Parts: sequence; structure tokens; C-alpha cells
Amino acid sequence: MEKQPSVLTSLLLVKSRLFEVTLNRTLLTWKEVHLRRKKVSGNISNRLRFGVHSVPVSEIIAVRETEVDKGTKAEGKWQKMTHITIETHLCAFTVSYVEKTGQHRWRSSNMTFFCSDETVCQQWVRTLKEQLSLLTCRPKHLLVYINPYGGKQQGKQIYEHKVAQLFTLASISTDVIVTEHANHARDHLKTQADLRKYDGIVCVGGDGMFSEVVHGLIARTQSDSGVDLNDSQAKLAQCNLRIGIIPAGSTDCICYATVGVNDPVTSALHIIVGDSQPMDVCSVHHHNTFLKYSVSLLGYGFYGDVLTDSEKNRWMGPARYDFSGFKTFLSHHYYEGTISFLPATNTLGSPRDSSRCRSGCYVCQHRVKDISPIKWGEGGDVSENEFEGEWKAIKGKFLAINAASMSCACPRSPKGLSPAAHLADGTTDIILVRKCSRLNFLRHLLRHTSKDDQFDLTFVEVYRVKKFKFTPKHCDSELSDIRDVRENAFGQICRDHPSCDCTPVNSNWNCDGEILEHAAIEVGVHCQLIKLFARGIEENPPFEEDVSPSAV
Ligand SMILES: CCCCCCCCCCCCC/C=C/[C@@H](O)[C@H](COP(=O)(O)O)NC(=O)CCCCCCCCCCCCCCC
Ligand SMILES: Nc1ncnc2c1ncn2[C@@H]1O[C@H](COP(=O)(O)OP(=O)(O)O)[C@@H](O)[C@H]1O
Ligand SMILES: [Ca+2]
Repeated sequence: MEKQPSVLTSLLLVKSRLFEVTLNRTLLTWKEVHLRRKKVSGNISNRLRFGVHSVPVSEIIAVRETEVDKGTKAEGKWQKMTHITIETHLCAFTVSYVEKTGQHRWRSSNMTFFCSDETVCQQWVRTLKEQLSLLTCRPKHLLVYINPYGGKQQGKQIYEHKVAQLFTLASISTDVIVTEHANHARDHLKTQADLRKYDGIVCVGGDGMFSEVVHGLIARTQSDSGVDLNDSQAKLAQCNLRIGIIPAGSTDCICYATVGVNDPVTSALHIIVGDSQPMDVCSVHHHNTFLKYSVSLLGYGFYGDVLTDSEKNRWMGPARYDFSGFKTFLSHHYYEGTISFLPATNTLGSPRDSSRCRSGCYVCQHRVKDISPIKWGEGGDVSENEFEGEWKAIKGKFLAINAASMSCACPRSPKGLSPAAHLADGTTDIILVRKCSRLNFLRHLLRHTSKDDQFDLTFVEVYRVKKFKFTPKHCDSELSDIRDVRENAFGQICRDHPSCDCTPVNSNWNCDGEILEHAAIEVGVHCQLIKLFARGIEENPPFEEDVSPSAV
């Protein structure tokens, strides 16, 4: 690699040891220098170099001058090391930078450099600050929404104790809103927030809170651009403000799948360095009425039933999903319907690939062009569309129908529902789990937690698609008739009646952790509609290659 010309080079003390410190356009490097016993001080050719550390300028958080008490050990050490006997008044500056500590986790580290000359010290601080000011991708003003009731109800504490001081250190100003009710953040973004003031939005909470922010931001962007949300064929306007997620929820799958870990400090640092990760968004319509957007999982059957049941047990916190997961597994309901979809043809990836969507993903960068205007396949079976390709339809009895627009990796399943799905390729993976025995379904579930392929089972199919629609066997009008009969017979709806063994005919869609009110839906993927303060999962974090904190 070509060596970059240095902007600054000085001999400075770090922890009472002498270092040659160099700054070029991209890297800050400090190399330990051991002086030979009898030598001419300051002569570079007489030095032996040992440990070398480097930090990309893009991962420096802040730089500041540091007070040094007169007559410190460092001063004496400086004189001893350099054999400079003139009176020295050490001054110092501290660089805060990102340290990668393994498993995708980032921490803020400080390094203090001592100089014998005040002008040198000031020159370093000034030059580093100038370099940082050139990084225009970094946010300066953020709008922060905190859900105080998400996950283990720690959102406020997590923000105050782990994140706020990092934003202050990085000179980021914030307007913080602690939400007072569900949809507070969504509605504030939709109609009230003065978005021109901000370089990004931060949500502190889980996937549900992120979903609120996504809905508010997309709605606002479309209303500013005059796009009708109810028009399922409309091309949506891209949202320019990036969204940061400080994980404080129950599943945290969006954070986990875009950063590699659900850790508040790591996420705060990705926001500070101004990372950007585009993401696909699915729009969900019922006939020509807009219902919701989804960025992670649209799940009917198993995951819909888990969510419906878990809402009653919110007090359990994240454990509610395991409890309801167990109950739903035992209930073993299947649902009938037809899923029609438009397979993704011009894409580079497939859901059975062994490669994964990682930072700088080639598949996402060479994605199929956007799909608008969306045209829905007519009828239940196969129909032709000369521009888009051929719609396929599959009718059957399903334990689960899942559409994963990204891997949906989370701490419960580190490889996710669709391990080879991509964050920003304009497609979603439909996973069909047909009616099978409890034991087989358990085998499929267990494979989410092991290395075994969860799709390599006769009752599981997976398709990468650009759009799809689902038609339940029993439509809504039919259901209201059934409901009337049951209400008359039992005085309440059957599915809420524990002693009644009638099984519900339809499930609910779990849309990123929200229950949809319709079973019949049409879904289209909008390629790279939003952007996150993230960079995708890094393939080989430097720590795992043993060169961090950038020890070269
Ligand atoms: C037997 C072990 C099976 C482990 C299977 C784990 C698969 C987990 C895949 C999770 C995909 C998550 C997709 C993300 C969804 C979130 O948007 C959404 C909202 O999140 P939020 O509350 O943070 O706002 N989260 C969810 O809908 C939660 C889904 C979690 C489902 C967990 C299911 C656990 C199943 C346990 C079955 C136990 C069977 C035991 C039989 C003896
Ligand atoms: N102040 C509030 N009071 C009650 N609910 C809220 C509040 N703020 C946000 N919510 C809602 O709480 C739900 C769950 O939030 P989330 O942060 O995703 O936590 P979890 O991961 O535990 O589900 C979201 O649907 C969101 O709309
Ligand atoms: Ca995708």
C-alpha cells in the first residue's frame, strides 16, 4: 500500500515512554522508540522501534488539550529519556478514539500524548480538530427519542449513563424526548419535529420503537414529497436523515443485524463516527389501504401467534417471547391460504448462499434496480407480467409464513431467520413452513440456534422475492360471520376462550413486533428507502485478527 505523506510528526511521551507520533490524512500512528544507551539524543537513525499503534482518523471521537501538573513524573521521565536538560514544561493533549474489543463491540479509549513544547501541543490539537471537521458525514445535532418502557425498562438509564456523555465528548448536541405514550415518537416526527435542525434521529428502545421512528420519518418524507401512502404502486421518496438505534428493547434484531451486537456504547460510537447503512423497507397494504412498513420480520402463523400471546405478558419483559414461544409451539396451529410472489430474478444472491451480508456488501451494492411502480399479480394463481417476470402461487397449510427482509439475527438466533438475507438488496426472503409434526417443527426451530441449515427439511421452502401477497383461505367478511356465530354460542370470541377447543381459522401478521389487523396483505420491497447509523457487520473485526487497538 502506498505510504501517505505525513501531516505532522513529533516525538511525544505516552505513559512515560517515548513515541514517534505521526498523523497523515487517514491515520494517527504512534510507534514506540527505544533509544540506545549511548547515542545522540533526537537522532532518528539511532532509535529502535517497537510497538506500533494506529487509529483511523475516521474513528477518532475527539481531541482536547489536557492539564499537566508541574513537576510530574512525566517531566522527569522526558528529561531522562531524551537527555534534554533544559527546563521543560510538559503540556499534553488527549485523543479519544474507537477501540474494537472483539465480537463487534466498540469502546471509547483515551490516549494522552505529552509534549515538551506548548506550540507543538497546540499544533497537534489544531491539526487533529481540522482533520475531524473535514469528516462531513458526522452528525452534529441529533433528535433523540427514548422509550422508557421498552425491554427491561432501562432506556432512560442506558441513555443517561452510557450514551449522553459520549455525544457530549464528540460535541454532538441533542434534543431529547422521553416518550409518554405509544406512537408519541411517530406522531411527533410525522407532524411536529423541525427536521431541518437535525443530522439524524436516534431511538432508544427496541424494534418496536425503531419501527415507530421509521413510520414517522417515512410518512413525513412522503407528505413533503406529495406521495400517497395508500397507493401501493407509488414509488416512495428516500429518507435522507439517518436513524441510530441505541438498543434497549426485547429482541433488538435490527441493531444486532446491522452492527453485529446489541450494545448501547457500540451503537453510540457508530452514530458519532457517522456510519451509514442503507436498508430495504417493505410496505404492507390491505387492498388499497396502507397498513404498515416492515424492515425485519413479517411473520404469519407461529411468529404472529407468539406476538399476539406475548402482548398479554409484557410485564415479563423479554422473557415473554420465550414463554409465549413455548405455548405457541405446544398449540401447533396451522393456517390455510395462498401465497403469491414475484421471485427476484436479477439479483446476485440466493437465500441458500453460504456467504453473508457484511459491511460493504457486494450483493447490496450491485442490487436489482428499484421495483416501482408495483403491479400486483392478478388472481390467486400464476399470472404473467412482461416487465417484471412471472408471479408464482403456493396454496397450502402452513405452520409459519415468514418474510425476512434481512437476516433477523438476534441474541436468540445469532444467524437469524434467513441467514443469507441482505440488508439493502431490494428483496425479502419468504420462508414457508408447511404443516408437519411437532417434532419436525422443533427440529426446524432448533436449527436457528445451531450451524445446521434450517431450510434443509422437506417441509420448509425458501424464496427470494421482490413482492408478495397473502390470501387466507377465509377472508375477513367470512370471518365476521364465523365470529358472530361463536359470539352467540360462547358469549366471547373463541380464540380468547381457554376452554374452547375450536382453533382460530386465521393467524395475525407479526410486522416487526406489531400485530396487523388484516390477514390478507400485499407487500412490496422498497430498495434502500432508509439509512441507519451503522456499517453492516464487519467480516473480520480487527480484534479477531489480533491487530487491535490497531497494533500493526
Ligand atoms: C427452541 C429454540 C428456538 C429458537 C428460535 C429462535 C428464532 C428467533 C428468530 C427471531 C426473529 C426475530 C425477528 C424480529 C422480530 C422483532 O421485530 C419483534 C419485536 O421485537 P421487540 O419486542 O424488541 O420490539 N420480535 C418478535 O416478534 C419476537 C419474536 C421472538 C420469537 C421467539 C420465539 C422463541 C421460540 C421458543 C420456542 C420454544 C419451543 C420449545 C419446545 C420445547
Ligand atoms: N412511553 C411509552 N409508553 C408506552 N408504550 C410506548 C412508549 N413509547 C413507546 N412505546 C411503545 O412500546 C412498544 C415497545 O417498544 P420497544 O422499545 O420496541 O420495546 P420492546 O423491545 O420491549 O418491545 C412500541 O410499540 C412503542 O410504540
Ligand atoms: Ca433485503
